[in-house]
Amino acid sequence: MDAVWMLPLLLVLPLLLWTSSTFVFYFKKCFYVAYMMLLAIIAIPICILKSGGRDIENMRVIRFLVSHVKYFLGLRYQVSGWEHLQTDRPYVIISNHQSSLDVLGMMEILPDRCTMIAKKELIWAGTVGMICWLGGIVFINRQKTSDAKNVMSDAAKTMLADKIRLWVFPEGTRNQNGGLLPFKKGAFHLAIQAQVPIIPIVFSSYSNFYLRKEKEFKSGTITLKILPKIETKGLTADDVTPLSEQSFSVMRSAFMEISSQTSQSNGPSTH
Ligand SMILES: CCCCCC/C=C\CCCCCCCCCC(=O)SCCNC(=O)CCNC(=O)[C@H](O)C(C)(C)COP(=O)(O)OP(=O)(O)OC[C@H]1O[C@@H](n2cnc3c(N)ncnc32)[C@H](O)[C@@H]1OP(=O)(O)O
Ligand SMILES: CCCCCCCC/C=C\CCCCCCCC(=O)OC[C@@H](O)COP(=O)(O)O
Repeated sequence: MDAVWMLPLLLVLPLLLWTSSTFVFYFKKCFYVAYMMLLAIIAIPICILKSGGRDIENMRVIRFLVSHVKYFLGLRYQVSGWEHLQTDRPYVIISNHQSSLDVLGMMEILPDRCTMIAKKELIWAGTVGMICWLGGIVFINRQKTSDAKNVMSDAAKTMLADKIRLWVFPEGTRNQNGGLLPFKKGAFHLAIQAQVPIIPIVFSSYSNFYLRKEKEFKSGTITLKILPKIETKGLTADDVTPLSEQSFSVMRSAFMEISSQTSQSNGPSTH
């Protein structure tokens, strides 16, 4: 008798859970972390067999394996400004940083021989940490500024010789409060020390599909705008502040422009 009553409940419960936006939020987040960990397990032996260890060429394997994850999460990317990446030279990419989901957008447009600057804690993120190390990610200790500066100066010295491009988040941390946090200086010292251009890239706001506080994670389209390069040839350490201000200003305008467009094309946000 009891079992008969349980049957409709068992059928309705998954439906209720599926329609609950909080459930979808946690489900998608857990899926994302677990699936990236799994992809990393697949990527680790491929990278070791192909390159024998830590090598920036491993980023091709990572980019390929990550490129379909967006479909599972209902995310799409609209990219403009591809032409600004079409150069053989090394450069420093700077972009805004809203969430760990940024990795999906990065892998959508990642140029060849491009790796990232990341906080050193990431190396302890299980198989994901291991794949970051294999992909040549440069780890910095944000608590020890002098160490971080030394690591970035070393990177500036090898960028040209090894034809390496570096992706830096100049805000220095994740930020989802609308707009951009004030920029840290490391990315600009790096570009000036290496005498390579800066290419700013802006991700539109995630606030119309991903809200951490409200526990919402809907489908959405993200606009990625690749901006024209900013040259640093002939600049010195004295030019870091104006260079950082110029970059901040072009990125903030682009962020405002594409974030309002994206939220319009996705329909009115509920928040
Ligand atoms: C296949 C399956 C795969 C599965 C999953 C894996 C998928 C993909 C793998 C890839 C994933 C990678 C994702 C990577 C994302 C990681 C994101 C992050 O970790 S963001 C956080 C770390 N990044 C940063 O912090 C970078 C930005 N920060 C800086 O650049 C900072 O400036 C600093 C950390 C270097 C220093 O910090 P701080 O002291 O707080 O900052 P400032 O005020 O900017 O600097 C103090 C003074 O020092 C001067 N300065 C700074 N840098 C330099 C330098 N290089 N050389 C000389 N001087 C420097 C600066 O000018 C300041 O002095 P002042 O007199 O005030 O001007
Ligand atoms: C056994 C260890 C378990 C660890 C679990 C964590 C694993 C994460 C797994 C999958 C997510 C894939 C994306 C990984 C890249 C995330 C990079 C990132 O966004 O780091 C945050 C950092 O930029 C800023 O951090 P703070 O906001 O300053 O703090």
